[in-house]
Amino acid sequence: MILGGARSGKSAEAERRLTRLADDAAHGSAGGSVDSSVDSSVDGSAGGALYVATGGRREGDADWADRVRRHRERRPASWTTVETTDVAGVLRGATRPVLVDCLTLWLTAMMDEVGAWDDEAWRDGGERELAARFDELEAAWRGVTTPVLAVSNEVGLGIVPESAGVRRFRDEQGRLNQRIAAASDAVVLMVAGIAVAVK
Ligand SMILES: Nc1nc2c(ncn2[C@@H]2O[C@H](COP(=O)(O)OP(=O)(O)OP(=O)(O)O)[C@@H](O)[C@H]2O)c(=O)[nH]1
Repeated sequence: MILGGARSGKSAEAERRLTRLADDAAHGSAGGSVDSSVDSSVDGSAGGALYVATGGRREGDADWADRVRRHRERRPASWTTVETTDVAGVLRGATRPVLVDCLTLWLTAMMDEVGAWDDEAWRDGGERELAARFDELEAAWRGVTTPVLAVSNEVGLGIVPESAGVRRFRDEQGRLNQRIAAASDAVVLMVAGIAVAVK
């Protein structure tokens, strides 16, 4: 798990690590089991890796399109990109090393889907539904047999947000980070482009 603030170098660090894992897997020395005879519909690139982008397309946002373009340009051609928020589904079907970029955008999408920004919708089942999605993600994370990396934001270090919905997002991000960190073999915190070992 790779944690950090905005532009701390999380994605680049994750990509470096994924490149090593994919190379190891291609040469048969990965930590996890990698069955090259299995070809899944979502990650069928032989010897490559799977990059899971959870942020969606954001039609009409030129700045976002530019960020995504720069990411795509720097990714090796052997990697397969999947744009989805069904991270648990991807992990359950994974047969190659995977990078999930990132859990913060995944959480944002889940909060949208369950109506977690709104106090009433939150009380009216949103909280329960979000907890179920966390359970599903954690189970898939713990059950995956290929090497997996996830990027997530350390969002709680600033001021207390004014609105209840954003405070909820901050708190849920903290909870999600704790759960995935507890379920991970290794955790690093990116500080100004430098990876600090946390676990
Ligand atoms: N939809 C989509 N999103 C992508 C793709 N490639 C990268 N992204 C997203 O771009 C986001 C990263 O944007 P950046 O602005 O570089 O990241 P940052 O978190 O501010 O900075 P760093 O800590 O340096 O990684 C990731 O969360 C990805 O989800 C892609 O092919 N499609």
